[in-house]
Amino acid sequence: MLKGKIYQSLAGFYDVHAEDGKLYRTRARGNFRKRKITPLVGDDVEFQIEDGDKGYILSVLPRKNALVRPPIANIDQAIVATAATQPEFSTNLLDRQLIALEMSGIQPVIYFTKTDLLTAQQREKLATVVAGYRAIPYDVIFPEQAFSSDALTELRKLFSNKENVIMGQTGAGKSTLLNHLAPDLNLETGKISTALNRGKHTTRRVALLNVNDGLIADTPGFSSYDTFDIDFRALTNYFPEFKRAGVKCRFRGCMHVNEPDCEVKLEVQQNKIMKSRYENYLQLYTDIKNRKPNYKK
Ligand SMILES: Nc1nc2c(ncn2[C@@H]2O[C@H](COP(=O)(O)OP(=O)(O)OP(=O)(O)O)[C@@H](O)[C@H]2O)c(=O)[nH]1
Ligand SMILES: [Zn+2]
Repeated sequence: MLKGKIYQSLAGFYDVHAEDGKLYRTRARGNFRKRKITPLVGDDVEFQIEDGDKGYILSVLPRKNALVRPPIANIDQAIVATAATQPEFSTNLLDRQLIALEMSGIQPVIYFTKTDLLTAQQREKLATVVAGYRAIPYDVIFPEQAFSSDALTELRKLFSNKENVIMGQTGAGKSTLLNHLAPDLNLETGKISTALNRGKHTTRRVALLNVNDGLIADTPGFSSYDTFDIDFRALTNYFPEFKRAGVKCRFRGCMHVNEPDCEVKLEVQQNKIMKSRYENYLQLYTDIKNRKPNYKK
């Protein structure tokens, strides 16, 4: 039996980088399947060699965290590729991704793509939004010119010694961003990068790549969302700036909705907390609170 990490998943096969330095193509066969655990890219697994470089997975080792969209496990940091335009920038979409990451304990980095398509006026408007996210604080890369060497250097620095994932809406520019980092990828990924096969503008598989002493996963884009499987009272915990301000609310357990002397509401009025973040919070809070219970569970 060998241990290894799943680097790529496609059509029921899992490519595992094993401790012995070799790459194995495996299938899932262990009894974990009965427990409805699906192996994910990023999973550490135990597997049995069956025939040369083929094998089957016996067990999935405990996960640090896992995301549904994109499907990946044991990630430290997520680069949220966010189109500055085309498609239209939406704080709602971005905030939903940030909440999902906070829920999984994954560090977000916001990377704005397509900044070359902005007019000076649009750029100025977006710069205010960027400042708002930096104040939360989140790392935000907002390139002067799309894929400027400064922006790429900043991003590469953030990669190192971590397991990263590039996520974002379909067409946000995830693959394009990775292609700009490709000189490194070609040098360091070897057969894994040659095994990567992208459709035109559409990434089909999830795969981990070696970049600057770190790992990065390219993932398919999404165009819809899962609902958050949480109690509405927990939502505030996934807004770092609400958590910070919330200690000053009059009531412990303040939901920042109708309560008097709420520091979060005060800071929204004072423009210390972004209005859009608060509005997105209220919308999600109401959605989750009014959601019908899921009886299937
Ligand atoms: N002008 C401009 N176009 C860009 C930029 N980034 C991406 N694009 C274009 O946007 C389109 C979508 O880019 P992709 O990199 O395929 O997007 P993706 O996020 O990987 O998409 P999926 O694989 O479907 O999830 C392509 O036509 C790119 O050439 C950018 O910074 N500037
Ligand atoms: Zn409050």
